[in-house]
This record gives sequence, structure tokens and C-alpha cells, in this order.
Amino acid sequence: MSFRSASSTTKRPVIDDPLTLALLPPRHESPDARSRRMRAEEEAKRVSDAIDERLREEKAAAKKKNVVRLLLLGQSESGKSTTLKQFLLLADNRAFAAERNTWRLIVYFNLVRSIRVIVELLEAEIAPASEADLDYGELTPTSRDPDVMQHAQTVKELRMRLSPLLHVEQQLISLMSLSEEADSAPAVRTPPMSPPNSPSSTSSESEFFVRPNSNWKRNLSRRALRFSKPRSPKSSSISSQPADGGIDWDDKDDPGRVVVAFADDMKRLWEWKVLKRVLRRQRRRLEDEGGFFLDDVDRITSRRYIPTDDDILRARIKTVGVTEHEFTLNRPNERPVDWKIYDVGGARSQRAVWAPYFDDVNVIIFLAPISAFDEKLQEDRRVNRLEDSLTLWKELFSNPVLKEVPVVLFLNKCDILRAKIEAGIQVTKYVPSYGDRPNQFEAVMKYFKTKFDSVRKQSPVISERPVFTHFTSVIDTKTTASIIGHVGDMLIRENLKSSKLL
Ligand SMILES: Nc1nc2c(ncn2[C@@H]2O[C@H](COP(=O)(O)OP(=O)(O)OP(=O)(O)O)[C@@H](O)[C@H]2O)c(=O)[nH]1
Ligand SMILES: [Mg+2]
Repeated sequence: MSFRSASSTTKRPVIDDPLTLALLPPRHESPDARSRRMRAEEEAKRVSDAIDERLREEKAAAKKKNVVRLLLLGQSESGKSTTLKQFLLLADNRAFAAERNTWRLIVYFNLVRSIRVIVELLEAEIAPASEADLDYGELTPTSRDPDVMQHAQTVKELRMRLSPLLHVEQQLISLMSLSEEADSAPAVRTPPMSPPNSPSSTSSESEFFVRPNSNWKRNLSRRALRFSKPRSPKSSSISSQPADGGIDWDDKDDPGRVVVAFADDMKRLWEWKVLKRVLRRQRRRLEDEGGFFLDDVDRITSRRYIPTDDDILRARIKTVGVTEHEFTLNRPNERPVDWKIYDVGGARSQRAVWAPYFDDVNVIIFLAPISAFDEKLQEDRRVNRLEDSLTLWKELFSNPVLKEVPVVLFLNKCDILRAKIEAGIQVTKYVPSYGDRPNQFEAVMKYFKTKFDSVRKQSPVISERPVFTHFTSVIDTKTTASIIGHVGDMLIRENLKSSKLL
């Protein structure tokens, strides 16, 4: 809305439009009258501009009011993107239908990466002692497992034999990178985060990521379907690719062909007792790590493999930057609610971008993977992952902007926590304050919750603000759907209390 003043000129233009004429200044206007008129017009313009501004603000507020804006926070691999996938599935149970062929490639990528991690673990075990391995007290190499050392030649041959399979990882990275370059946002591999001499700084420490909103999935899917390019009339009648994707047996470049060809090698390697010994020695539980598919080799290497929803939830691709997703959730007997979810990267280098979202969201889900009590941060091998989660949680509660924002805490990866406890891992060894409490799943869960509760209670800013805590395993669709329902109910209750939300 704006008022326009017609300019007063001494010489009146010849105008035959009646409305324009009506707005012209009076014919014989005195200087006083002219300045009064000009002041009035300026005032009218000021009022008009103020109204314009208020309308803009009201429109933006109304727009915000109808949308629940949710920010997912937590360290890397805490389960943020997996939680987002659960929301998308809940909004539309066919959410992944068009993406399965893309996820097939990601599952292969995760599977082959596990093989590379294993080969590198074995190689590190048989490598000649380096300076980093020396025990400076005694000036002797740290003890090597002779049972493993006697397989040194086998390990060397293994890399040779598996090289076509290891090459698939590079092939898939190129495909994903090219997909990104198509959107002029090239993908980058994260550099190893540990100090160069750290024993754990093998190349398996670096992790591939894709940039947000770069349409990498769509492009990768298109590239995946390149494998089903138009065939000659002779071959088009009998296509060896399933209609919804899967391996194209006519294309020698389809990565699935190599993955299938190495199925037995992968299974044998995973069952190799020497490997199990190395993993035990290094206290490495690959089966608890994101994107682990070695227990499903038979299924994944079947000739017509299409990922299930569960596979997609378990597949791992690291987030960098912030991705935004909008959708509508319809719940029985409730009015539909529009959601906008911000999924951020959780690695340390990514956390600087979180704060600007704090005052623009009306709920935060913070994910803390409590199974990580015995793990170190990939970015800094000196820091325990549970400690890092608590530090982040503390920082969240010292931010005054969040006084008004309800926070939901997901103490996540409870399934892995249970598996670790059942495997006999002693919590007190990694968390000495646990003392001689029973090394039992429920007791450990409760103890970790009290730690998060006490951080909140000590917060100088928001100690009174209620926090809604859930024990979660966000790869589990059924329980996560019900927890998401509770989050929705909580928002409605909070809305009634404060009339600020929804
Ligand atoms: N077993 C199990 N796996 C989980 C759980 N939550 C997440 N995962 C897996 O852990 C891996 C990492 O999860 P993501 O959702 O990618 O983690 P993120 O927080 O988005 O990580 P960044 O993008 O690096 O910040 C994935 O392979 C998930 O399938 C859980 O509760 N249980
Ligand atoms: Mg993520």
C-alpha cells in the first residue's frame, strides 16, 4: 500500500484522464497551502509505509505460525538425518519409493567401505612397527599378536584380490561427486581429522559427504539409471534390469556387478577368525557403526536387490551444512500440521552454522547417542563422544535465545547400548563416575539420563524449562513413529500453555 503525490508544476500538462486530473494540485495554490499539502502527503506516506511494514511482518508471522519449525541437533552420527528420514516416512510411507535405486548405490558404498576399513585394520596390524608404535619406556615395539602376524602374506594377497571391489568405492565417490558438480557444488572428502601420527589416522578415518540441497540424490539416481540407457531394438525387448532399478546386467560399469561378484569373498572375510581376533584386540565393533551391512551380504548381493526402508534408515551418508525439508503430517483425529525440519551437520567443523537457526525455530530435538560412552570423537581422538554430547548439551542450555524454545532430548542408539552391555563392555571402565553400579542396560540408561538432567538443572539461563526426554533407537520405525507422535502432542500442550506455537 502506498500513496503517490502528484507533483505540482506551474505549467499543467495536458491530461485527459479524469482520475489523474483529480489528483493534480489545485490550480492556483498559495505557497503556504502547497507546503501544508506537501507535509500532509509526507505524513500519509509515512503512515502508509508503516502499515506496509506491519503487514509484511504479520504475513511472515502468520506463515511461521502455521509451520512447526524443528531443528535437529547433536554430534556427528548421533542420528539426526535418520530421525529426519523417520519424519518423512511418517508423512508419506512411500517417501523413499522414487529413491531406492540411489540408496542401492549408497548401500553398496557403505558395504565396500566396511571392507576397506577391514583391510586397513588388518594391514595396520601386520605393518612393521613405526615410531608411533614404540613404547618409549622400554624402547621396544608394542607387542604384536603372533597369531595375526603369521597371516601377513594372506593379508597382502587380500588387498590384491579385493582391489576391484575397493575400486568400486572410488567409482561411487566419483559418481556422487559428479552429481554434485552438476549442481556446481563439488563434493569433497573430509580430510582425516586425527593428528597425522595417530595410530588411528588411516584413510578409513575420512568420510565422504555430500553438500546440502545439491540434488545429489536426484542426479545420482539419474546416473544410476544411466545403466538402463536405451538399448538397441534387439536387446530392448529383454531388459535384464528390474523396472524400479536394480543392477543393469547389460552395463559393465554398473557397480552392482562387482559387488555381486565378490559376495563370497566379503562373507569369508567377515567370518575370518583372524579378523575377529584383530577386532577384539582393537575393541572395534564394526557392527555398531553406521552403514554396517556385512551381516546382510547375501541379501544385498542378490541379483535383484532393491533396498528396503530399513536399509535406507541404516545407510550412512554424512551431512555437511544445513538441509531443509518441508512436509505435512496428518494424524488421525488431528488437524494436519506443516513441518519444516532443519537437519544440520554434527561434526565439530559444522557447528558454527547452528546458532543462527536458534531464534527461528519452535522446537529442537537434541540427539545424544548414549551408546558412544566407550568411543572417541572422529574429529579429536582425545575426546570421549558421550562427554562431547554433554558439552554440546550444556552449551545449548547456556544460550538465552533458547529460553522460549521447547527442547526434546533423544537419548539415542539404545539398541547399540544394550548390545554393548550384553557383550560385557564395562561402563565404569570408560565412565569412572559410574562406580560399582550394576552393569545393566536399564541402570546405565537411567544413570546417563541423570547426567543430562543435571546439566539442565545447573543452567543459569533455563533451569526451569521442561525438557522432554525419550530413550530412542531411531532406526526403529514403529517406536520412533510413536515418539514423534508424543513430540506433536507436547507441542500442542505447550501451545495451549503459551499460545505461541502452531
Ligand atoms: N543401530 C542404530 N543405528 C542408528 C541409530 N540412529 C542412527 N543410526 C545409524 O547411525 C548412522 C549415523 O546416523 P545419521 O542419522 O547419519 O547421523 P547424523 O547425526 O545425521 O550425522 P551427521 O550427518 O554426520 O551430523 C546411520 O548409519 C544410522 O542408520 C540407532 O538408534 N540405532
Ligand atoms: Mg546427517
